Amino acid sequence: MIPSPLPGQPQLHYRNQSLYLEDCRLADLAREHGTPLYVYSTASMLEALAAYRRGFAGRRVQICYAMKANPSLAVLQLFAREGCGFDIVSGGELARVLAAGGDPARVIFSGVGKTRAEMRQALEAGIGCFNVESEAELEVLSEVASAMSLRAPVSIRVNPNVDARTHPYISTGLKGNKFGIAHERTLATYQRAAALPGLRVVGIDCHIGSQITEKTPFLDALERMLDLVAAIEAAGIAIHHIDLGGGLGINYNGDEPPAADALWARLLERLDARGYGDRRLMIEPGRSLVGNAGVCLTEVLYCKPGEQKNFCIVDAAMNDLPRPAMYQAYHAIVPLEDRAEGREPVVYDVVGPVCESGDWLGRDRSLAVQPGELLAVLSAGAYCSAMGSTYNSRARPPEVLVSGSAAQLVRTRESVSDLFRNERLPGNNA
Ligand SMILES: Cc1ncc(COP(=O)(O)O)c(C=O)c1O
Ligand SMILES: N[C@@H](CCCC[NH3+])C(=O)O
Repeated sequence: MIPSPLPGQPQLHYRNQSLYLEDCRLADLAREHGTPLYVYSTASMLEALAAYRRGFAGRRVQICYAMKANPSLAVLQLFAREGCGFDIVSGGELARVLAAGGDPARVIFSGVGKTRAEMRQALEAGIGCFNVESEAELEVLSEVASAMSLRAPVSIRVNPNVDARTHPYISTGLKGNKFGIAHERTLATYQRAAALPGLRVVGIDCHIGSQITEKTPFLDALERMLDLVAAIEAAGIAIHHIDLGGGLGINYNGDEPPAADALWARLLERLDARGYGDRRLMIEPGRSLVGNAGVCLTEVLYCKPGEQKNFCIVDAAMNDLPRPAMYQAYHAIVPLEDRAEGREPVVYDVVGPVCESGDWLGRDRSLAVQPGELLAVLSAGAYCSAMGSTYNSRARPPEVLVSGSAAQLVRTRESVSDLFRNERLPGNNA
């Protein structure tokens, strides 16, 4: 028997030895829509949001969902209806927020490489704030806004040089990272921003990394940010909001990140102690809102014994769920039907059909499965479908959103003909 509920995913449990997300039997969804298939739980996302809100009770806080984690229109619509804003990093993301009914005034635009066209698009939409990441970007934004007879609302993203103690590819607040403006250059950059005709300073911002499982890096970043706010305001520039970014981790494999409400209770204590308790706050959580709300369902195609390794070959691959291949990330993998009794488990590498040895979803997993049976890759709500590609000309999987016993197909399966959509054979331009 597999323990239930499963770690990190409160809405996922076995009932009569069959895996359910909320009240939906996942094997039924896999049969109806085929595999690979992503399934997301509404209750799980709402509960994650509620945990933040409990932590912020009575404070002025704008939660801006970092939509890069999961840009499904259905997920965006859910957060928009809950009154959330959005942290975006491209014009494409802005278009998706607007299509999902999000409020542009609650959009903040991060990213080191905003183009002039993206700046214009965001100014036309009337977004809430640009989180500016370099002095050069500041000059360009002022120029673009002035040409539109506007003043762009800006925060400077500070690189506080704090170690988030996470995977090096997803640490963003260290001196060696490309993000933000060095702590030491911040005051001078604010003075320049205040002098530029096309800008209006509204806040200050930082984001130190992702999948952070300790409170200390957040606390260290907060102290540095408050030191800067004091220095900037002493120079006569008002900071209306403090944005502390996202980055709170989730439980993939026994990780024990602080709960959102406990983390924020601690951060608010420090804000109060330093006299900034009534300042408007912004946060940009991504993974912690959606990561444990999703699973990716896949069918076992073949079991292939080997001399050194046994392979369980499934129909999902690195193009569908790239985190293991990219970061050696761990995602739990469990059967949709718990049939282990009477079967001898085998230790497998769970791999996909893509022609790369890096195409694996799990290593050394003990499973009692046979071809034709179904597996669920857990904690697949964040940075999984979002980072998917069509590598090996594989069509993108569909997505289903469940709520109680209701299940809705919110992204249809891409057909193989979709893969030709934007291509022409040269000389055949008619
Ligand atoms: C600027 C910015 N804000 C927010 C996030 C969201 O991070 P997470 O998904 O770890 O909460 C990211 C991604 O790391 C980011 O780059
Ligand atoms: N893609 C990363 C997170 C990146 C965060 C974006 N700045 C992951 O899957 O863990």
